Amino acid sequence: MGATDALKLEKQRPHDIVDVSKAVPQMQFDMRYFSSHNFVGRRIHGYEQDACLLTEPAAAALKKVEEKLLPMGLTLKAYDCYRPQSAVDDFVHWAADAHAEKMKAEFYPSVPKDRLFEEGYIAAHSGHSRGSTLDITIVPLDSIIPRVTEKTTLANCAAPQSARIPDNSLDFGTAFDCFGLVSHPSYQDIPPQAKANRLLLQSLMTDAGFVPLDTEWWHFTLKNEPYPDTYFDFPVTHFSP
Ligand SMILES: C[C@@H](N)C(=O)N[C@H](C)C(=O)O
Ligand SMILES: [Zn+2]
Repeated sequence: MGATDALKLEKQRPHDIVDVSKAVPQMQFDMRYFSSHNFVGRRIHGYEQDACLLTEPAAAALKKVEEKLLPMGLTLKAYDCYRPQSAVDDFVHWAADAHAEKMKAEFYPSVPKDRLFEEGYIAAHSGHSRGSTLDITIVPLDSIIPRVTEKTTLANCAAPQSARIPDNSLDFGTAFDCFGLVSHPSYQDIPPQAKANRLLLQSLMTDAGFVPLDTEWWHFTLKNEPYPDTYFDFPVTHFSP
């Protein structure tokens, strides 16, 4: 049985998908699956451009979060937004190849690759494909996203912030997509400032109507998502309304 069997799969982009860069102007975008700086180590299928696409109600909820962050000199940064089912299938195929471990030292240093799905760090049917889920952090307003190339030396994502690959994110105790217990929002053995940052992100996001995930501090799904049963498979591209 394939990963997409028994799903309500829709290949057309629905009318209420928006480009979040237009809906939430001061937000930043560091679209990791369009780049090679991710746990696979190359661009993921289905990401044709560096766009962050979400349903209109999810983008409107983010705008509410943004309105609270801007007066604090902070803004949101997305790492992933809508994720096509073909990208999820790419993750599934990557996971089946035990030798493809190029990025282990950075992204899953303490979890065996064959446990990543079972332990809840990657989903074969992801909320991201329903268009109202995103991976997000908080960054200082007007800060610059550091350039990371394939030549950058890998560093453990759970190391203290100064020893990780540079990111303009506030410290949340780990880098993005750091698969392991330390990324669980409830994990206590992280610096006090990182704990405070997790609380800030989670309270702003839940107040705006998002539901957190218990295995990843960066992952949130809009509670009243408009497509709770539909998994989309149109490519990620910028588009004009
Ligand atoms: C892969 C990671 N960024 C993520 O989003 N994980 C959840 C569990 C998902 O794949 O839906
Ligand atoms: Zn996610």
